[in-house]
Amino acid sequence: MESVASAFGRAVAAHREAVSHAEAARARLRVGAGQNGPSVQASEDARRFAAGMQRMAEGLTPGWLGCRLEAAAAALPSGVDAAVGRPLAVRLGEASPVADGVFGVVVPFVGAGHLAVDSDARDPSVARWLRGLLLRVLAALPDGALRVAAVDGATLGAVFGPFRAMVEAEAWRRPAIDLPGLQQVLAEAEERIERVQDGEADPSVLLVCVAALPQGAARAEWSRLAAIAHAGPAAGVFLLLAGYPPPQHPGLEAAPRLERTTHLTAAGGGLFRVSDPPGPYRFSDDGAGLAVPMRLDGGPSDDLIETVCRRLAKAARVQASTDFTALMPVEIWQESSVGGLRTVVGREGRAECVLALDDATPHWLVGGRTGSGKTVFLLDMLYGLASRYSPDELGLYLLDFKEGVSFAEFTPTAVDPSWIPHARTVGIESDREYGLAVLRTLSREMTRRASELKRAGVTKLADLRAGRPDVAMPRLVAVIDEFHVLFEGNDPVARQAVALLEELARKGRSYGIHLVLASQTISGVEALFAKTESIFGQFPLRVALAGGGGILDQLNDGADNLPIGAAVINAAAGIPGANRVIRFPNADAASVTAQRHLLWNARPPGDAPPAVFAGYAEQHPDADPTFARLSPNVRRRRALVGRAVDVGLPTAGFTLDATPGSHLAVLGTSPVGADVLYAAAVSLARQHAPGTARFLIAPLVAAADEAADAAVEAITAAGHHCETITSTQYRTHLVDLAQQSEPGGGQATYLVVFGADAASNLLAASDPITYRSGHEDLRAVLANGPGHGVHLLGWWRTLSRFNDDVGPTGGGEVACLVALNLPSSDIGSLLGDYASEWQSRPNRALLIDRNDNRRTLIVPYVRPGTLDQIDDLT
Ligand SMILES: Nc1ncnc2c1ncn2[C@@H]1O[C@H](COP(=O)(O)OP(=O)(O)OP(=O)(O)O)[C@@H](O)[C@H]1O
Repeated sequence: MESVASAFGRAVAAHREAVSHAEAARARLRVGAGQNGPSVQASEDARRFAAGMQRMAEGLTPGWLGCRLEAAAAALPSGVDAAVGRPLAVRLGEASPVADGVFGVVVPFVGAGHLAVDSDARDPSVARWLRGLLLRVLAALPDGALRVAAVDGATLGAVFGPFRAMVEAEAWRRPAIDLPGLQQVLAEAEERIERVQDGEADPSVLLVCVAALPQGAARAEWSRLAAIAHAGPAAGVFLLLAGYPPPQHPGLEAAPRLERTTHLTAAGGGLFRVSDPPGPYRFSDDGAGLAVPMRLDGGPSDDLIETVCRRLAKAARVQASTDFTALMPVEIWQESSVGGLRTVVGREGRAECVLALDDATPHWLVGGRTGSGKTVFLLDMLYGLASRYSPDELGLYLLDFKEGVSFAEFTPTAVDPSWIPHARTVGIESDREYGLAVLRTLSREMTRRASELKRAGVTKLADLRAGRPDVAMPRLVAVIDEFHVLFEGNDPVARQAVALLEELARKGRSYGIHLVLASQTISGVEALFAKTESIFGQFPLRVALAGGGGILDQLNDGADNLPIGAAVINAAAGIPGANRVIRFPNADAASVTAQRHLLWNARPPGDAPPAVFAGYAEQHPDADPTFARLSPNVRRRRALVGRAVDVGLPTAGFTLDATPGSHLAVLGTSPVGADVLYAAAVSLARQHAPGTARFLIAPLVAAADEAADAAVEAITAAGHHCETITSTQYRTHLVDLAQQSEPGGGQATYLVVFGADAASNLLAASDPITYRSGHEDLRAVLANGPGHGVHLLGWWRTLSRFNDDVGPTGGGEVACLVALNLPSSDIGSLLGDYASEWQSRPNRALLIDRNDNRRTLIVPYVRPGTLDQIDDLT
């Protein structure tokens, strides 16, 4: 098939021939003035040539490119009259060299060059014509191939009103109506040109369509247009400008003439002169352009435009929609992370949007109000990464502070045993302390990597990995959802979190450690911007979802009015003009599960599931492997009380040996106290050979009856002597134990008092014969007991009763404390630190070990179901 260019060449040649014939005819007319013959002959020639030109014009402009823009045109197929990357010729209007002789004026446009008309769209005939031209090109190119960046500086976007379906389908951006809007459009065009110049392929066409330049557009914008006119065609960027060049004011500089552009210049009477078009074929030798002036085509009705746009918008929606599976690679684990991590997160128009965690964008900040699709975006990106890179190339640390189960997708559950093999730790509804523990783990890993690099004599991870393939050093990505929670309050946790994050953000990139911080609370993030600006300087890549504009520059309103499933990507720390709008797919449960199974089935042999911390979960002693493994074969016995809020949930407890103070007090009204005591007693029983320990169990309050009975049963089953005693017997045993001066026949004795506060008054009373109070005996047992193998394990519901019982030393004789729901003032007095901001909360306790000055946040052990029975744990 003949190319548009050579067909156009033939048309131009015909035009030139027509011009020379017309000139010859005019000359003959002048010579033979008054004679009829030559005049008739000349008109006849002109009509013939006009008819010939018309035939050629029609041949050049198939379908939408040259049709009459009437209602019947709606039946024409779209997307078949032109191809991307090849020049198209389009009909602009018609010229009439003689009466009755009319031909369509056709010039090369998209694919070859640009078009500019000097009247702007405030002239209704120009507005109609512009819409017609836009419709021709839109309907001629393949569906979805044309992106229009529209500017209407005179009528607030009204010129493009009939095209609104394209905007609604997000195939086109909303028209820019002012100078910043124009500048943003120019920036978008320039950015695209740069990207293509850098080698990125972009199969679409960007048409910058200006209906009228906005007020204030001047030299700077003209120069940018001139540069785009020069470099645009090679990058698929074209201009359709109305109101260019703007009228020149006396004494002021004129706007430059644009290269590769057909200029239409108003010639009065609704006619326009047509300059020589871009490309090798010129209408004239002297640069005068088309010999006859042209009348602009009238333009389509709004109805026709709306009909076509509705159809194309529907197709655009389908094209732009992408599903979760489309983000995944065809084959898993094929990429190397030596130079960085890259994954497809969605689509930008028809093109895939690939984001990287590498030297240029080492850390990301993600913002979006609740329900904006943040979790979905993170799942898209994490599954994309985990599918491209094997666990040898990538490790994940996932941390979520909010209520919800975003990251449960990575962990085994009761109904689905699979996990993502890359996940090392997963925190769900995490405590800030757990977050801190994860950051510490990463920081330690960073230090380890730094020494590895030093040892190997290299400074970059990539160099180390190239030289030592045996050293496992996958890139690590820590994703922290609702990260602002970490910084809440002005306490040591917040301070340490800021310091650790700052260090990781600053040095992480050199060691292959990347952070992705997400937040929904923009006010929280804004506060942080002020407080810890230095951190965010390290996060050049911003992903703003609906309502997430707070992570962009204050002047950047690109994330306003984003629908769910769309995001602004800004790789320049949020500055205006650097936005890209993408769509990301929903992470539907079936596809996510299928992908997880795919990865899980490919896991390396022996791969362990991630260390999961679920903040809401009960911790049962029997579900703790450390508890389950307890045996008499130990050097020092530990009373186990719960799991530390730390990576891997290490078991928390106290060593009970001959050290003074080796007694345990559980404090607080929460019935969890009884369960902690149960666990402590049973754990000790299992560390004694059967029959070598004596347990005296005193259930003094009703709330502890079940736990006490369960303890008796478990201890008896472990083969020990176990006696249930009353408060009076408790008093009597204290007398005996206080007098004991030697280990009871090698037997350890544990006095386990559930609700010790209930016996406080009894102990306060003095014996009528010896005058000794129970408190005196208790304190003697506390002071001397550990040396004889006697330990007290007690649950006091109030601190005041505990203090009454153990005496004025403030409980100095009891070194091991578990504080449950004590008021802050009580915690302050226990810690001797009233500035401490620790607040009691459900399902948490503070372990205080006065012997080794240790304080640990723990999830206290409970027996299954205990928490369900407690309405108010605080
Ligand atoms: N790309 C998308 N296409 C269609 N629906 C989506 C898309 N992204 C998210 N959704 C839907 O929007 C809802 C909210 O998504 P998501 O849970 O990710 O929001 P979120 O920002 O994490 O909210 P929250 O912070 O409250 O958990 C979900 O029902 C989800 O299925």
